[in-house]
Order: sequence, then C-alpha cells, then structure tokens
Amino acid sequence: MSDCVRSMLSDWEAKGAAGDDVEIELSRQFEELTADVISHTAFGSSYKEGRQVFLAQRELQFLAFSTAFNVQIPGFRYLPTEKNLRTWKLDKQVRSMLMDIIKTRLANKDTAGYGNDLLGLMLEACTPEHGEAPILTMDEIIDECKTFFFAGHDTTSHLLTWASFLLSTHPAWQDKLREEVRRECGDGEEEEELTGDMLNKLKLVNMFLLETLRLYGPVPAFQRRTSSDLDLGGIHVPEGAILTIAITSIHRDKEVWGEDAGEFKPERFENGVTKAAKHPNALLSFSSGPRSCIGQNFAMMEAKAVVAMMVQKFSLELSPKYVHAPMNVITVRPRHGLPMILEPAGCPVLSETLVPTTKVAAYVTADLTRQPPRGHQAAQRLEDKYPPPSALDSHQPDLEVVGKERAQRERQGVTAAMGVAWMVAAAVVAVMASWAFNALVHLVWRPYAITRKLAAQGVAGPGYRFFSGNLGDIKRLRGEGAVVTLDVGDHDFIPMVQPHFRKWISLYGRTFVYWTGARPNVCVADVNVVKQVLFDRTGLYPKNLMNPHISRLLGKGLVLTDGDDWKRHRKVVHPAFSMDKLKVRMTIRHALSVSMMSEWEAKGVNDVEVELSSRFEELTADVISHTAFGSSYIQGKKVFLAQRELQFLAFSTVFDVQIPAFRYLPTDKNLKTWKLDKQVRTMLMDIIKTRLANKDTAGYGNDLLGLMLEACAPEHGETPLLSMDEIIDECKTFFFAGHDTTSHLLTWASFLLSTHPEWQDRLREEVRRECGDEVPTGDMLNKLKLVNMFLLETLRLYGPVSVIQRKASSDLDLGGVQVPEGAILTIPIATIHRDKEVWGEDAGEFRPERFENGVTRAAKHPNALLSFSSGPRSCIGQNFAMIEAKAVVAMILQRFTLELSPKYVHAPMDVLTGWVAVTH
Ligand code: HEM
Repeated sequence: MSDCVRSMLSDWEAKGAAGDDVEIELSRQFEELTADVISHTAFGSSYKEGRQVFLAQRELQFLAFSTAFNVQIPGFRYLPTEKNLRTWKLDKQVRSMLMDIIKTRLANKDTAGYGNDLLGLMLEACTPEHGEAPILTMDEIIDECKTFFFAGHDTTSHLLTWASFLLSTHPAWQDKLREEVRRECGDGEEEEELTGDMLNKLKLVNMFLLETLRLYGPVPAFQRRTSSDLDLGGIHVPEGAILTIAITSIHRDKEVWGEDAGEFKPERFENGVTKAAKHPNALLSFSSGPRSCIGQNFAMMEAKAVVAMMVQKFSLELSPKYVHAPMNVITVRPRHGLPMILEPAGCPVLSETLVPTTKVAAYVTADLTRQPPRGHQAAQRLEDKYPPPSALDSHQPDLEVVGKERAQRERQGVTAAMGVAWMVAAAVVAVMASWAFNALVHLVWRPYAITRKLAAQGVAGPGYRFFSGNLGDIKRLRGEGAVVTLDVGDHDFIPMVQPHFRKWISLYGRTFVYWTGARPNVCVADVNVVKQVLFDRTGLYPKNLMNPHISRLLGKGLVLTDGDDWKRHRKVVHPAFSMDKLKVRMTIRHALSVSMMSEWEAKGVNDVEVELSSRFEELTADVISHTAFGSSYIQGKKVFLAQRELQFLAFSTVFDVQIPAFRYLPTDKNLKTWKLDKQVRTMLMDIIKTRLANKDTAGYGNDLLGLMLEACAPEHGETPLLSMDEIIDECKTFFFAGHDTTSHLLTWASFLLSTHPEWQDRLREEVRRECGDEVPTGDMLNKLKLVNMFLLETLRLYGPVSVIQRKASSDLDLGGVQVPEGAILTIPIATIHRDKEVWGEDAGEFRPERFENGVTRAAKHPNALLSFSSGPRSCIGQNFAMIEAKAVVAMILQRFTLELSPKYVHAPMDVLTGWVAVTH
C-alpha cells in the first residue's frame, strides 16, 4: 500500500520543479491509486494490468446509474436495447479479462501456489482437490472478482477525494492533522515506513475521516427488499417492497446528530463512533450489522495512510477552478473533479485568517459562469453518454451550482401551453401504452427469452402458452386422472395427482421448465440438486409465497418465514420440541388415543365399521390442542373447521394464474378467505387471552403457546422476540401443520395395515412383545423397529406432503443450470419417492424392509426420503409426528384387527398437504 502511495506522491513532486506549487486533479489520482492498491493486495496484479477491467466497470457503473430511476420492468433486461447490448458487451469483456488474470494465476500454481491474497483464497476454495462440490464455482469467483474490483477501490477513492477537499477548505484541521502525523509518524523525509501501530495512533486523522464519511460518505443510500409482508417499526409493509436507507439524509438529521448536523465538525467523533450521535448506530457509511462492509478496516487503513503521507509532504489548497457539485453515480463524486494546488508542506499557503472556509464557499458560488476544469474528461464523457438523474446536495447548500443547471433545464422545458384535454388524453395514452408494453414484455418477451436461455443449457419443457403457461395442461391431465380409481394393491397414484410431472419427466428429464402463468417453474426431481436447494443456508432459495390464500391459511409462522425472521421464530419454538418435553406430552396423547379407542369398543361387541380418516383428524387435532395450546379439540374446533375451509379454498386456487394485485380485490374467494382468517384470528386471540388471564396464578405454561407468550412478554423489554401478531400466525401454523399431516399418515398407515395383513401380524407381535397390553411409554416406542420401518415406508408411498417449493432469490446456478431470479423451484416429492434410479426396481412396491438399516441406507442417495423435507428447513415436528403415529398404531394393534371395508374406493387426492382417502 505504502509503495503505491509513495509512487503517486513522487509523481506529484516530479510534476512541479522542487519547491513550486503544482495543480493536480486529485480525484482521478485517487481512483488510480486505489485501483492499484486493490489490484496488488487482492489480485496480485497492478492497476495497469487490470486497467481495462476498471474502465469497463466504470462505464458499467454509469450505465447502471443512468437507469436507476427508470421504472424497472423485469422482462426489459432481456430486450436488446442499446443500453442492454452495451451492458452485455462490457460484462463479457470484464469476464474474459478476469478469466485471463485467473488463468495466469492457475498457470503458475505449481511453482508459486495459489497465493495468499483474495484471489488465491478463492481459487483454493474451488480446487478439484476439494472434492466434487467446491465451495465456489469458477463463475462465482469471477463474480466475486467483479465485486472486489469495483467495491474495493471506487468507494475508497471518493473518500480520499472528499477528505482532500475538506482538508483544503478547513486549513486549521489540515494543520492539526499534519502536526499529529509528524508527531506520530515523523515527517516522511527518510522514506520511513508507516506502520499499522503508527496509523492506530492517528486519532485526529481518524475523527477527520469519520466526519468526511458522515458528510460525504461514498455510498449515499442502500436498499433491502421485504421477503414477506412484515412489521417494520410498527408499520405493516407488503412483501416485495423496497426499503431505501437514505444514508445522506440520516447523516444530516438534526434529531440524530444535533443542531450542528450540517456543519463539518470532526470533534463529534472524539469519544468514538457510538457516542458521536444520539443513536450508537447513526453512522451508516459502511452500513451496520451482519451485512456491513467487509472492507471497512481495509478502506480506513488505506485512507489514513494516504492522508498521513499526503499531509506529511504537501499543503493542499483548493484550486479556484474547482466547482462544488457533488454528484451521485451509485457512489458520490465531485462532478467536475477536484483540482488542487499542492505545495511542499511546511510553508502553508492557507491560513484560517486569510481564507476562511466561508469565503471559499462564497467565491465558488459567485462564479457561476466558470467552466469546469479539465482533467476529468473521462468521467465527463461517460456522464454525457449516460446522464445521471440528479446531483446530490452538498453539506453547505449555498455552494450549489446545480441550481443553475436546473434553471437551464426548466427554461429549455416545455414552454408552450398545452390544452388540459390534450394533456389528459396524452397521459391516458402514455399510461395505456406503457401498460401494454409492460404486459407484452412480461407475457411474451420474458418467457421467450428465459425459454431460450434455458434451452441453450439443455433444459427443455412443455413450452410457454400465452398468459396461462401450462396451467391448462396441468388441469387437463389432473382432470383425466381424477376419474381413475386404483386397485388397492396399486400405490402409483402419480397419474392421478402429479400426471404432469410423470409426463414431462419422461419427455424432458428430471430438470425441466414449465410455466404457471408467465412465471417459470423449474422442476427439481434430481436428488442431488434437491439437496443443493434444501441444504442451502445462505438464503438463496426462500419460500414461494405467491399464493395469498396459502399465506392466510398458515400465517407468517415458521413454515412461511425466511431469513432472520425464521431464525427468530425457530429460536422461540424449538424448545417445545425437545425430546424431554415430547416424552412428558406422551401421557396426554395416550390418554386421548385410549379415549378414542374406548369409543370404538363401545360401538359394538362384534365387528364395527368406522370411517377412520375423519377420526384421525379429530384425534390429531385434539392432541395438538392439548400439547401445544393447553386447550381441547372441542375448544379449538371452530379454528380447525375454519382452517379446513381455508385449506380447500387455497387449494382451489393453486392452479390459477397468480396475479399479485388480485389478492386485494373483493372477489368471492378473497372475501371468504378474509372472513375466515378474521374468525381464526379472533378465536386464537380468545385462547391467548384466557392464558394471559391466568398468568399470575399458573404462569405462561411450558407448552408451545407458553413459550411464545414468554418470548413476547413485556418483561423482555421494548423489542420482544415475537409480536402478538406473530404469535397468532405461529398458532395458525401449528394448528394446521401439527395435525393435518399426522392424521393423513395415520390414515394411510391403517390402509396399508389392512391391505398387508402379514405386516399387520408382524407389527402386532412386535407391539405385544415390547409393550404387552400396557399404554406404551417412550422407551417402549423406541424399541418398535418394525413399526418404525412400516411408518417410513408409508411416508415414502403416501407421504402427506407431495410437493414443496422454493424461489430463486436471484439469478443463480442450480446444478449447473443458470436459473433466472424469481423462478419457482418445485420439488415433486411423491414423484421422487417412486424414482427407480433412486429407490431401485421395486420403487413402486410396498416394502418396509428397505428401511431395515435406517433411512439413509434405504435408497441410493442418503437424502432420498423427503417426507419431512431435509436440511435446515426440515419439519420441526417430525419427532412429534413419529412418536404420535407409533403410539396410535401400537395401541390400535393391541386392541383391534383392521380390515378394509368393501365400500372403500382407492382414489387418493391432494388438497394442498394431504392425501385424503375417499370412502364411498
Ligand atoms: C407426518 C407428519 C408430518 C409431515 C409429513 C410433515 C412434513 C413437513 C414438510 C415436508 C415440511 C417442509 C415444508 C417446506 O419446506 O416447504 C415441514 C415443515 C414444518 N412442519 Fe411438518 N410435517 C409433519 C408433522 C408436523 C407436526 C406434527 C408439526 C407441529 C407440531 C409440524 C410443523 C412443521 C413446521 C412448523 C414446519 C416449518 C419448519 C421450518 O421451516 O423451520 N409438522 N413439515
């Protein structure tokens, strides 16, 4: 770093005869310097070698910013507009230049290793030695290089530019800093090396740079997007809203920084960053929290070193040619560069008394006719080519030159008066035209472009149809399947419920694209790729929340939240599912099962016919009510019934085109959904209120509801872990997910027991051996190996959840295929569970033996059983469900023999999560 700075300073010295002052355009100098530093430290190359990359990236930056305030229409990125064509070309150039740098490094690998800079570390992480799945792919390395080439110099160079500007306009501070630098680091005459320790002692330089960052931070704003409808500081913000953190404005907020927020006062940082304002996190120049700038120490070290070495040698005086017009091109820079008069330090040219800051300001403002200085032509040319939307306010508004430009624009604007009618007509036509154009891009061009892009990678599919995509095909194929009934020994219900997957996989392979409306769906039926999606921990594949009815059914609880929200919810809920707690709850469950069976016994001395699926629904609803909410099925019955209706309503819309705005229209289905949702919320609130009313005598309780109320208790300070709204959503999730699934597992297990009497006998024998006639304890259940295998095979063939979905959060690489942002990734569990390549030739048969050596050895892939999903988002209730199912099956077998009624018709159907046996 010091070498690069030294060589820049020597150039400056060489420019003027020794002792004379010299005028230099500094912003360009700093751009080259910081580019040189990042090239050397991160990529082992020099600015000269990487120059073309920097230039191309600079053009890309101007291009990107010139579109920052345009309406962003997703499909536009695929249109061959002039800007897109240029962007694609530049991007290609950058990639191939970066590839050259990488190739050079790889060619020298055997003699010099990968190197221990950033590039070396990344190459190490992608080496073949690291096995089949390297941590980074070559494409990702190139992307990372792009990030660091840009982020690693552009920002720091502007920090240096603005620091120099402020040094020159605050000569008293310039003197103070020089004095500190000379005291701590010497005068730089003896080529003395600046050390990290010296830099750490430069407290004033540090304060000065922090204040520069506050007023002229290179990054004026950054953005986030809401991944779901959520509560933000007490305001409900809809999914997909963009949150703009306006750093420049926050940094000038008098309520945060005090009345002198607009002034340049490095003293405010005297006691550190956290005490400089009324809020400890008010300085946002490097952002804050886990995603704050990874390079902030690097940038501060670099800036300190440059400022120190510069003031050691030079006095800085602002050139009279300078025009103060900060402008935002993603980062904030001086529009016309920073011409600076440099004089050897020691004989200061500016003293506070001679040219106070205000005078410089007044001088610049007065000289509105002055031409911008030369020396910044490259940026100027780019700006002419891609004009940025506007200049940025400076910290002293009277320095604005921008006003002149605005006034000029207004003069050139439309001066002719236009009739109001004409204007209205023009506006309507413009809106219609833009709407039609957007629709065309979204409904025609984008699907076409995505289809082509995927086809080029070998991913085919049934072909997009205008507006509805392949939803018509899916409905038709499912309709044909719906009238079929199966033989009771036939477990292949795919032609009835997932006929489209069967058909398209046979035509296009396990990974193919199909269309729900104009939205691409990538079918992920290859277990290796499924693993890549489900085991991701970086948020690349969030949940798909397109269907508002499903969101109403489940609420924004664990199943549908993502990111930090999900972590927060899971942290609160997780303890309720620990093994100890599950064992305690066994007692309640057993008692409930016994009462159900006593009812059956009471029905008749001889054979009695019972419709099991509805009985299991009530039983599992009763169990979840008692164990999670301390209530009973009867108390929560209305919630279950309303949720059942919501479930059928939601499923009836699953194969409709999802148009985002439709969720707000008062259609029949929406009105019904809203009403049911309101009912459910009120009923859940009543259950919660009862619990809260008894809090002083009985505490919150140690079940799921108790844990959640504890986490939202006012005792936990101003920001409880869960809000009351979130608790209600979580209740919705558990009321539904906690019983609907397990009840179907019990239904299908009973069906299979009755159709496989030899297994029924074997299981009964095992139950009698391990549990006798007693109500089974947790330890006894653990010994029921055959029952366990039987249930796993039931889950494989009749798993209650047949499909799960995720969404591509950005353009990403999925098993070697570039998938576009927003594409839905559909994992057809039921189809994968019948894949002969994964489960062997007997995949279609009911054979619990395959689980003899555990789940991971039952198939050719250890993660092939996906009934509870897999990875970090796998089912939190799987132990709960398995214990419950084992206990109920064991107790049924202790008392009854099951025989399928002749009335039974084997016609599984899916209603969102479940497969319901229809008994006629
Ligand atoms: C046989 C019974 C069950 C099956 C087959 C099942 C299946 C699943 C599956 C496939 C997922 C992943 C969904 C996705 O990734 O989109 C899931 C998640 C979940 N399940 Fe279950 N489930 C069962 C029982 C239960 C029970 C009894 C509860 C609660 C008591 C429960 C609560 C949940 C929750 C809260 C999640 C979301 C977990 C997270 O994202 O962190 N499930 N379940």
